[in-house]
Amino acid sequence: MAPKNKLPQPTLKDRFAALKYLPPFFKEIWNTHPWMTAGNGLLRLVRSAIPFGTLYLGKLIIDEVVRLINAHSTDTSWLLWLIGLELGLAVLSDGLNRATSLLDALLGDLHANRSSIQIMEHAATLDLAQFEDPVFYDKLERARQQTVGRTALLAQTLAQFQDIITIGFLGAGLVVFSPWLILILVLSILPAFLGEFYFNAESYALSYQWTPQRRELDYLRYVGASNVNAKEVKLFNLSKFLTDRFREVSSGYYQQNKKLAMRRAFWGALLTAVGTAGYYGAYGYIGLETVKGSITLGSLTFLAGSFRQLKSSLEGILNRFTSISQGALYLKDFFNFFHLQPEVASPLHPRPFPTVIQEGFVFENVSFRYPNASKGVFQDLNFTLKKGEKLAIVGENGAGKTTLVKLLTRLYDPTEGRILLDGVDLREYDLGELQRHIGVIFQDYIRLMMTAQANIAVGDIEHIHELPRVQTAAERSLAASLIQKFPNGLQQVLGRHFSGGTELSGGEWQKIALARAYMRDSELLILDEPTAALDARAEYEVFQRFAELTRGKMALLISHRFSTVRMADRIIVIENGELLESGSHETLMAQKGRYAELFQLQARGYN
Ligand SMILES: Nc1ncnc2c1ncn2[C@@H]1O[C@H](COP(=O)(O)OP(=O)(O)OP(=O)(O)O)[C@@H](O)[C@H]1O
Repeated sequence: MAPKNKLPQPTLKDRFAALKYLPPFFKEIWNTHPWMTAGNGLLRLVRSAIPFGTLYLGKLIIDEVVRLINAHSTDTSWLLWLIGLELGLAVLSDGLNRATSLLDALLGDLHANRSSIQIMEHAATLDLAQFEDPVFYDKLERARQQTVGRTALLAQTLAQFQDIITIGFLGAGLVVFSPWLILILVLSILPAFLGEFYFNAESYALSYQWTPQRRELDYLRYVGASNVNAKEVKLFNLSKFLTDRFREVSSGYYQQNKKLAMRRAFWGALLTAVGTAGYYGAYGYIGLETVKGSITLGSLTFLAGSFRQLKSSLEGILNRFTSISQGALYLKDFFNFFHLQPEVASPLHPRPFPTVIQEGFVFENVSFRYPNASKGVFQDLNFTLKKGEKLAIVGENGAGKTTLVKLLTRLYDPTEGRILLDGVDLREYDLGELQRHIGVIFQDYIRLMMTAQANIAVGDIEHIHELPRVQTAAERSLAASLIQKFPNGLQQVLGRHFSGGTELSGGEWQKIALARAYMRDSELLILDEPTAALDARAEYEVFQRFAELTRGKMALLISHRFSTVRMADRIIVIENGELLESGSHETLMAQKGRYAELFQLQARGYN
C-alpha cells in the first residue's frame, strides 16, 4: 500500500538550497551551549592534524630503520624517540576522539531538549484550527523527528569540517609528490558519491511521503497498548483488528524501504569498487616508483598511507555531504514549522480590556464554517449574553453549541459577522487577556495524569502553589470530599498512567474539572456539559453552589440535561445553524415550541 499522491522528489537544486539552513542550525547549536561548541571545534581542529602527523612519523621510522640496517648501526636512540612520539600521538588521538564524542553527545542531548521545548512553545501559539488539520500534524511530526535526527547531523557536520582540514594536510603532502594522483583519486570516488547522493534523496522522499502512515502507526501503537483503551481493546477484542492494520501499513513501508535499501546496497558496492580500483592503481604506481628507486621505502609507506587516508577522508566527506544535505532538507521542515503563524492573533494595538464588563457579549450576524468543511455551522446568528446573565444553550448533537464557545473564546474567528464585548469587536482586544477573563470547562476537558492539585490548578496554572486557593476551589466544586479520601490528599497522582496513581470515576473527574472553574475569578464562566457524569444529588448540589458563587457574573451553560438547563435565566435553542427560540424556561414551555417538545420528551423518558 503506497501513499496515493506521490510527492515531488527533492531536486539537486532543492538539496543545495537546503544547505542554507546549516548556518541558522549552527547558530542554534552555539546558542545551546557556546563553550561546549567552541571546545568541540577546537578539539576537532587539533584532531584533524593527527593523521598527517602519524603518517609522517611512520615514514621517518621506516627510513630510520632502513638507514640503521644499511649502516649496520646499533644507535637506535632516534628511532626509539620517533616510536615514542608516535605512541604519544596515538594516545592523544584516542583522548581527543573520546572528548569530541562526549561533547557531541552532550551538545546533542542539550540541543534535542532545547528544540523539543521550542516546538512545544511554538505549537502553543498556533491556532486550534491548525491542530485540527492533518497536514499540520504531518509538519509537527517532521519537526519532532528532527529533535533526535539533528544530533547526528551535528556530529556529521563537525566531522566534515575536521575531515576537510585533514585532507588539506594530506593533500599538501601528496601534491608535492604527484598532483595528478589526487585527480585520479577524486575521479575514482566520484561515482560512489553520486550514487549516495541519489539514494539519499530517494530515502528522504520516501520518508516524507510516508509521514501520514508513520503517524498512523504511532496512533495504532498507542491505541493498542495504552491503559486508557485497554478495557475496550480487550472486551471488543480489538487487538487483532489493530495489529492487522499495523501489519498492513508497516509492511507497506517496509517493502518500499527494502526495495530502496537493496538498490542502494547493489549500486553502492559497484560504485565503491570503482573507487577501490582507482586507489590500487595509484598504489601500484607508487610501488613501481619505489622499486625504480625514485622514492624511499619510508616515502612509499607515507604516500600509500596518505593515499588510503585521503581516499577514506574524501569518501567520508562526499558521502557525508549527501547525508548532511539530506539532514538540511529535514532542517527545512524544522524551520518551516517555526514559520507557521497563527491567524487568530492579537491586534498590534489592542484595546484595553474592560476592568468590569458593562454590557456583555453580542453575536452580530455571525456565520461560521470550519476550514475545509463543506457546510457552515451557523448562518447569520444574533443573540446577546448580558452582564450578570446565566444563559443556557440547547440544541441537538452537532447543532454547534461547542462551536459557539470556541467563537466566544476566539479559538476560532467568525467567517462572517462579529462578536462584540461592550460594543467592541473581540478581535480588537488582546487575545491572551480575553481568554484570561473567561473560565471554560469543556466537555472533553483535559485529564492530567498528575497530582489532584495540578489538575485543579489547570483553571489558573500560575497559582498552582497557592494551596488555599486550590482547596477553596475544590470545596466549591464538591471535589474536596473526594480529595480527603486520597492517601496523599491534594498530592495524590490521578489516573493509572504513573505508579501510585489513582483512577477516578467519570463523575469524580468531573468534580475535579469543575473545581478549575473556581480557580479563576472570571466574569464569564462557560460550562460545556458540566454535569453529564454527575449523579442527581451531586448535580443539584453543584448548581446550588454555582448559583451562589456566580451571582452577578455571566455564565453560559451547555447541557442536554434539562434539569441543568432550567436553572438558567434565559435559554436559547439552536437548530440548523439558526436561533430558533429564546426565553426563560417558563416562557419557552408556554410557547410549546421545540424546547417544550424536547423537555417533555426527556421528562417522559424518566417516567
Ligand atoms: N474541528 C472541526 N472541523 C470541522 N467540523 C467540525 C469541527 N468540530 C466540529 N465540527 C462540526 O461542526 C458541527 C457542530 O459541532 P459542535 O461540536 O459545535 O456541536 P455540539 O452542538 O456541541 O454537539 P454535541 O451536542 O454533540 O456536543 C458538527 O457538525 C461537527 O461535525
